[in-house]
Amino acid sequence: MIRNMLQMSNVGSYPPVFRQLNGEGVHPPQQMMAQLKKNNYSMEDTSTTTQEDSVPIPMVDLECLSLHKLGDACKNWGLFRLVNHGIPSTLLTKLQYHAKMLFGLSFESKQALITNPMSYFWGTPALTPSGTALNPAASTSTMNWLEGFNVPLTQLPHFHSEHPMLHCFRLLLEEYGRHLSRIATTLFESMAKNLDLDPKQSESKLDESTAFIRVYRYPPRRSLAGEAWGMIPHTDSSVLSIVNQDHVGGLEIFKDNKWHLVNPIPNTLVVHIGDMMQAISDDEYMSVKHRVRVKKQEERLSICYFVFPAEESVIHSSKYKPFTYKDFQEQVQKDTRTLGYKVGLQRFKA
Ligand SMILES: O=C(O)CCC(=O)C(=O)O
Ligand SMILES: [Fe+2]
Repeated sequence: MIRNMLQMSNVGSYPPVFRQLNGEGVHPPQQMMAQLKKNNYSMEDTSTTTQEDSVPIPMVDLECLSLHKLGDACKNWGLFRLVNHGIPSTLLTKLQYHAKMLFGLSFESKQALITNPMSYFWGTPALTPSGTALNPAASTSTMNWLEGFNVPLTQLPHFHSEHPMLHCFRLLLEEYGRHLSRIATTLFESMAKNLDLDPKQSESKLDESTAFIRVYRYPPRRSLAGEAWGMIPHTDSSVLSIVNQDHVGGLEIFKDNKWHLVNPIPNTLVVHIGDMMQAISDDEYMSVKHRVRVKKQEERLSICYFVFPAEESVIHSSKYKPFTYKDFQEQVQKDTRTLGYKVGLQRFKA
């Protein structure tokens, strides 16, 4: 109750378009459904997900890593929960707290404060490499109900702000980034071992300098009936994505023709296999389709880490034509601009 009241008074911090849509009784969900149907997402998106749909998602322990368990999760799920990851719970709590405070600033302050090399965006997670919204004119029908900060980790030391909250946030993100880099490297090396990849070849397939963090807030969507997507169904383009979600929940994965909730568990990260890892593994591992549902009453926060192959490193496999991450990213940007959605690995089928 108190939390909801606080969020009510927080309304000036949301991007104006969300305030209008929450208040005006416009019904984009129907329009969004039509758009999704056009994008071949119709079958899944007519379904609803309840708490009971939640399935026992595999758990991987980073302290005593079982290659067998890890391989199983990557093959059959494309996703797993990670425990004993070595990130102090105080760091996770502080990051969530600071992110919440920053998102709570007025919309105008966020626009003014979150600047190069970081960026502030809303309505879409599709950004250009420099971090600006790829399709800023996107209509309400394709809008993702989110706002976010994009943080390229290698450039973070160049971010200076007089604002004490931002200064502190930067330091926390740097510390968090070091942990995530360690975790992603350990996981990738074990996956490469599992897949029997040539160490010389696989070296450039995970390039820490490409990593970025997205800090998201999914505002509550109060006045609208029907489905509302914080993020529409998609697969990640990354090698690995690592999600740290708050207690609110809303992340869902598509498995066995059904959507399943990925319930939040404190101090546990969620690791996704991305498109690049699927191609590197010659389709042995699955890039899992997922989406984020928004709540009517509560906003949700998540802090997500993404890492990619070196831009020019060529991915060879029996399933796809040789391509680099650069080729892939350019194609995704082109498809998003022209079609309004990402086609993904299909474009590179051998
Ligand atoms: O917020 C989340 O939990 C997931 C975000 C996500 O899927 C993405 O950024 O690709
Ligand atoms: Fe994603």
